Amino acid sequence: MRPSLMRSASQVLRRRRGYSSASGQPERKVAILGAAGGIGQPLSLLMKLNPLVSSLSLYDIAGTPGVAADVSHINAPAQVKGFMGDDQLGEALEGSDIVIIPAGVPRKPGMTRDDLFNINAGIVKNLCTAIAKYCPNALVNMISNPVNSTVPIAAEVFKKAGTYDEKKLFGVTTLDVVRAKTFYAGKANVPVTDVNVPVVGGHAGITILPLFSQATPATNALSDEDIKALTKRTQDGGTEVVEAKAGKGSATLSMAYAGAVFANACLKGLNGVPDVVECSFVQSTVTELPFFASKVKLGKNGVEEVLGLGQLSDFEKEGLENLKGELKASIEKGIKFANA
Ligand SMILES: NC(=O)c1ccc[n+]([C@@H]2O[C@H](COP(=O)([O-])OP(=O)(O)OC[C@H]3O[C@@H](n4cnc5c(N)ncnc54)[C@H](O)[C@@H]3O)[C@@H](O)[C@H]2O)c1
Ligand SMILES: O=C(O)C[C@H](O)C(=O)O
Repeated sequence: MRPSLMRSASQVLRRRRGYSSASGQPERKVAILGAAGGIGQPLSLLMKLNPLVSSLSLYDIAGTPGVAADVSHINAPAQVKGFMGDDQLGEALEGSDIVIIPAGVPRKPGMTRDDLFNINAGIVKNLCTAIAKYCPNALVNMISNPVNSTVPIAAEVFKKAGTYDEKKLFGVTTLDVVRAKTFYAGKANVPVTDVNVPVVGGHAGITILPLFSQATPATNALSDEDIKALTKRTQDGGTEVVEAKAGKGSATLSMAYAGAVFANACLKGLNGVPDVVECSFVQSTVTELPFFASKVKLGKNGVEEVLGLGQLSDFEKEGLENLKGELKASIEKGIKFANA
């Protein structure tokens, strides 16, 4: 066979198997729910730029035609489509490999994440009901707060629909890791791009537990007081941004970055790249709590392995015990809401 014919035959075969002819990567559809929001817009931009995405579906209750038209002009491979309103939610979701959810209201100064529960719990419940119907096999990356409750809500919705797979539901806690890395690098005076810090627990106040004793590159330049201050700053990172924005919302740009990092890790796992590890709030047996954030190995079906906590310092052991009450209550609140 002539080389050009051989090439086109293999291209047809790859396309039939769901492979993109141009890149040799599997075709991957990513849907963003809440795509016209403060996080949604920069996240849409970053996912359009991700070469692992072949189809990008942008859904919101308003504003998505403009966001989709804008992002679609970028000369990157992903095909972009905008969807608006309930009527178009099914089409937005159908065939998705990953659904990222930054839909819902953000905090204003003086509010806790739990103060968002009354509005966001209902939004998440409705969106997850649609996910169960239109793309039950998708990985779900939950960004909407309070994550400590919205993830259990999603799990209950999926259980009721008979589609729950604990390997496919993730609370996105990557922003805590991003912050811990940045703050540690600044204090330890090491290159920020070299830094790794696991952050475990949940995603609100003291439930956010950075494990600086496991940070790399290791340093002995930090005192116990430095570690305490770094821990507090990581736990209060969201509030720091909420106060600086003075009523105009919470972290959007750093969150879009963090969401894109986590979605990219999920895509790599789906595509069979080995040893992809990120922290995430998932169904867990690492502690006695049913959901817990820790390092997670990502694979072709989502969670391949939930990794343990490793060696903790006395300060971290104390932090772990202190967070359990609040995290348990937030998880139970979500479960109760979903079953009401
Ligand atoms: N997990 C994290 O680390 C993290 C970080 C930052 C923010 N957040 C949370 O993300 C959420 C969004 O924050 P934001 O700053 O983008 O808010 P935003 O108000 O700017 O945007 C939210 C978007 O959600 C849309 N929306 C509302 N109801 C919807 C529905 N039923 N279906 C689809 N879209 C809907 C709105 O139209 C809006 O465009 C908040 O709950 C915030 O607390 C989480
Ligand atoms: O702090 C918030 O309300 C938003 C988000 O959870 C964050 O950590 O920035």
